Formats: sequence, structure tokens, C-alpha cells
Amino acid sequence: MTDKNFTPTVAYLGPEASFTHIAATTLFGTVGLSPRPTIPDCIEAVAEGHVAYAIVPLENALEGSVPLTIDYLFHGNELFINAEISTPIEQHIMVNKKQEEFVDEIESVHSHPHALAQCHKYLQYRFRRVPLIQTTSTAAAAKYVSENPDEKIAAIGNRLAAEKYGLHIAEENIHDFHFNHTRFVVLSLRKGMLEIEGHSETPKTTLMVKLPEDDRSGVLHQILSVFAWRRLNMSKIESRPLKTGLGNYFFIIDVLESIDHPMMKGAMEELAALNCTVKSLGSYFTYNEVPSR
Ligand SMILES: O=C(O)C(=O)C[C@]1(C(=O)O)C=C[C@@H](O)C=C1
Repeated sequence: MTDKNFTPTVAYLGPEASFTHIAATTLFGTVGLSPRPTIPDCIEAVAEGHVAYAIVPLENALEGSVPLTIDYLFHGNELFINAEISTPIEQHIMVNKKQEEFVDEIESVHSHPHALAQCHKYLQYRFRRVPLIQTTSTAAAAKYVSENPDEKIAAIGNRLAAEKYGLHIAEENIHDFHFNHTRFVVLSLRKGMLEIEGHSETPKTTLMVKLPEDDRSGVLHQILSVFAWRRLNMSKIESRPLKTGLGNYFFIIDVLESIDHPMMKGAMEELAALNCTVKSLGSYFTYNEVPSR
């Protein structure tokens, strides 16, 4: 899928120095990257053809799926996953250098909701009852703190953000659990696997499965058997609301195999025979353990 002489334009959840930016530079380098303020803005940029790719967070090891991304992929435009990158996430609390001496007097802590949630025990213990303010990304929080030097506020984000926005890291590694990783996905209008050095050997396929209308008992069991007896290894299954009524769900299923594998072709046919509606987000390689900053 990759053409070596072509520099793709890539929308990412910005501003500069967000975790998504780090993931984007790891995969694409620094040329052609275009920050967008929100996940829907990234998705729309690629869906409307303003950029070749978008990279957005999909799932965090502590907080689970990023609902905005999942819901836009199911209910929104026809986009495909071309690659996945997983990075370790290290959260630090940072203040304006002007406030370095007054960390104990912080009046609000700003960050992306996932980042605040990843540090909630720390915040409960260290900044009990200090208001938590949600921002569109960790880097947006760091930028806001840098632009408001007289306010007693802090941001939670990565080391690159502290450097980029000239902030002082007051305390390091404040995430509550050691294993804190996030999966980011590269999206485009085209199916296909981005081949970048160091990718996983086995591709992954993401399916979004809607159950048949008749709601018969045992249907989820039947769906799981489709994969089980073919020895297709599922790496994730999760339900999300269909948004049509309480108790109505669709399922996100990740399988460690390419959609072109004969076993997967058989699995798709069997799911259709079970009257399931299946939306394939495509097959893609994954990149793991890229160190964060
Ligand atoms: O705010 C950022 O820096 C992001 O890239 C977003 C995001 C997320 O949506 O989960 C990415 C990784 C971290 O888990 C925290 C926030």
C-alpha cells in the first residue's frame, strides 16, 4: 500500500506533543502531520479527503475503549484501519514555571478525561477536592497552562508537552497502574495494510458485528463458535450500545488473522448465514512497545 516517494498527510489529535502526536511521528515522521483539535475533526478530515490518513486513540489499557473513536467508526463514515501502534503512556503533572514554588496551592488540574482517569487515585490522594477540568487532549491542557502563567493550575501530560510548552514537571509517573499503554489506529478511506518496518507478523482484523433482529437465545454463543472451531484467535470482544434502545448492542471483535485468510472467509460466510450484519474495518499490522516520552 505504501509508495516510497509519496509523503502522506496525516491528521492527528493535537496540538503538538499529545500522545497521538508521538504515535504519529513514530509511524510517519514529522512531515505532513496536521493537528486537529478533536477526534471527530480528525475522522472528518480523512473522511472528507482533506488528508490521506488520520491517527486517533482507540483503547487504553487502564480505561478501555475511547468511545468517541469506536462510535464514529460504527455510526459514522466508511473508514478502514490501515495500521495500529501501541505506546506506553507515562503521565506527569506539570505547572507553569512561574508557579513552580506553589504546587501545593493548585486550584484546578486540566487534562484529557482518559489521562485524568488514569491518575485518579493519585489525584484523590494528592489533590483531593481540587476541580478536574477536561480538555480535548493532554497537550491542549499543557498549552493552556503555558498560556495562563498567573493561574494556579496544573496539566497532566507527557514529557514532550512539558518541554514544548516550557512547563515544570512537578511530579513524574503519576498514573495509578504501571502497565499503561494506549492503542492508536491509522484510518483512511481505503482498505489496506500499511507496511512500516517492525510490524507484527500476524495481521489483525477488526469487525463490528450486529446481532440478528430476531434476538434468539444463544446467538452470541453461535458467533463465538464461528471463530472457535476454526481456531481463529480473538484478541478482543466488547459490546457498545447501538443507540436504538436499552439492551441493543453491537460487538467489536478483533481477530488475529487477515480477512483474506480462507478461514476468515468461511467465518464471514457463517456470520452472514446467522443473519448477523458485519462491518469489517479491514486487516492491519500492529506496532508495539514504542517508548513514549
Ligand atoms: O490527550 C492526548 O495526548 C491523546 O493523545 C489522547 C489520549 C486518549 O484519548 O486516551 C491518548 C493517550 C492517553 O491515554 C491519554 C489521552
